[in-house]
Amino acid sequence: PPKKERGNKKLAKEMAMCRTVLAELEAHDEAWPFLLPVNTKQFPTYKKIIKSPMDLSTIKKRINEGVYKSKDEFTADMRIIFNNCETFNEDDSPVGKAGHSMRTLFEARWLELNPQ
Ligand SMILES: Cc1ncccc1N[C@@H](C)c1ccc2c(c1)OCCCO2
Repeated sequence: PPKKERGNKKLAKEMAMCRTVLAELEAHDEAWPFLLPVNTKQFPTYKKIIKSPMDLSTIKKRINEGVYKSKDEFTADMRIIFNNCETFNEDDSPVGKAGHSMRTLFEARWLELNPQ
């Protein structure tokens, strides 16, 4: 099949995998801090400190709107969530701890689905 068709099929498979991992993370007990964009009225300093806000609902939207051109763009956004969390939250805070465990869960699951 032509290159373009092959590429589209590859991307569809990659996005299906991204959807699977995203759904697993969303279902996790410790996903609550990351489900929606941080409310900047609740956290007025957030906008100033965090230059690239990201959350699981935004990632889901981007998958469904065909924004991602590869699984690497998906993983880059996922890692922004966890890096933002470390920037803004103390490691021993409830949100900080949730961020560390969700990052560990994501990276382990990602490796399972993407043997290197
Ligand atoms: C990931 C993240 N980073 C920095 C700040 C907030 C968040 N997440 C939001 C959803 C959140 C977390 C903890 C919260 C909260 C809201 O509601 C106000 C009461 C305290 O508990």
